[in-house]
Amino acid sequence: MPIQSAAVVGGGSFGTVIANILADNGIQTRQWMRDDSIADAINQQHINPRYLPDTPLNPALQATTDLQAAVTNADVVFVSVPSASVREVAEKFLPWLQAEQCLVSTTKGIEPENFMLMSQVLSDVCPDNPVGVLSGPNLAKEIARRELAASVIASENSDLRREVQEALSCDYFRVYASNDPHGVELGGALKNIYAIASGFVAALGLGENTRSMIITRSLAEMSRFAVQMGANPLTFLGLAGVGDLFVTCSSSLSRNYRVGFAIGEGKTLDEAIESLGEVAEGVKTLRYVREKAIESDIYMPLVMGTYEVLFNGANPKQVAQGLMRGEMASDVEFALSRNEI
Ligand SMILES: NC(=O)c1ccc[n+]([C@@H]2O[C@H](COP(=O)([O-])OP(=O)(O)OC[C@H]3O[C@@H](n4cnc5c(N)ncnc54)[C@H](O)[C@@H]3O)[C@@H](O)[C@H]2O)c1
Ligand SMILES: O=P(O)(O)OC[C@H](O)CO
Repeated sequence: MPIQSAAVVGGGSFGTVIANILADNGIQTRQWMRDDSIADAINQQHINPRYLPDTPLNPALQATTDLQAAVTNADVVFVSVPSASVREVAEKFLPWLQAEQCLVSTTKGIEPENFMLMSQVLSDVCPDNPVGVLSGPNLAKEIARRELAASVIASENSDLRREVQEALSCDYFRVYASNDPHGVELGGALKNIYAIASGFVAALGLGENTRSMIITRSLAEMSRFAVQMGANPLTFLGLAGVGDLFVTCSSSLSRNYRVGFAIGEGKTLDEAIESLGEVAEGVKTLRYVREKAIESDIYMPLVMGTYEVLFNGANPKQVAQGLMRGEMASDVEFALSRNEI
């Protein structure tokens, strides 16, 4: 059955662009947020003044601060709050959920207890509901300007995949399907770490060869980690892998890249976060992934070096230089394994 009604949980920039696409596609859409004044502005002026002040929104989009009203009877609920709040919000809406309602996470982060991805948190809280993940190279501000973009809906449930593809596809947004939610979700979470590292590199004025090396070796490192976590390495060739890594490591619209850039310019981590004024998920993800890599003995020199810069005040240029003298390595480990070189 095509999706006829949707809820978007979260009033930030990505939640708003997703809600607006759904409303543009004629789907009855309710967006839940905590802030009354933003909900009023969306309903009356059709604008989200805090997160997307320059984007006129579809007048049919209804904003509400009543979570029950938002999720009740919605065919699909998109969850678009920062990772630290996903469990809390899902526990709040659980009492109003029916088993046939689909849940789709757009959140790119990790819950540290048990190292859970957001779709796993949703399944943990709402075990009776089909769950999917939407992830890809999706800078919200570009999508808000209707610049052409694509994303991936990943789920083991083929009905959910097809219905979400139909609900979100439009002239400027194209949605591809994947049956590897774990890989797609890890791609979205892990790339934030490397966007921070790319921000340092840009601020230090290092060259294009350096940038290409960092992005490509980041892909090698994140796919090595993801495969150890049970993901399909081929997923990293797609939009949710190399696609999202490339955009987030290249654009000053990325919050994670901006945090890295500010640190490369000499700001402390606290100063960089304060000047950003929004959540850069990669800062926390870096801590959790480093711990997991140590615990599981996974070789992740870029994660270790980025951690030293962010949390131990190491000099980014010296760290980058030190990485050049790492152990002799294979270019593509899925072709030549690390112990065969
Ligand atoms: N912005 C992007 O370009 C983009 C693109 C793709 C995916 N994402 C991912 O989507 C998620 C949301 O991103 P965003 O850009 O919309 O974030 P944002 O920081 O712009 O907004 C998050 C929203 O969640 C709300 N929120 C925070 N804690 C909450 C809580 N406990 N209860 C209820 N609401 C709460 C905030 O008030 C805000 O309205 C992130 O994980 C991000 O990685 C973002
Ligand atoms: O602004 P960032 O760094 O959270 O990145 C936004 C999106 O994840 C890009 O796909």
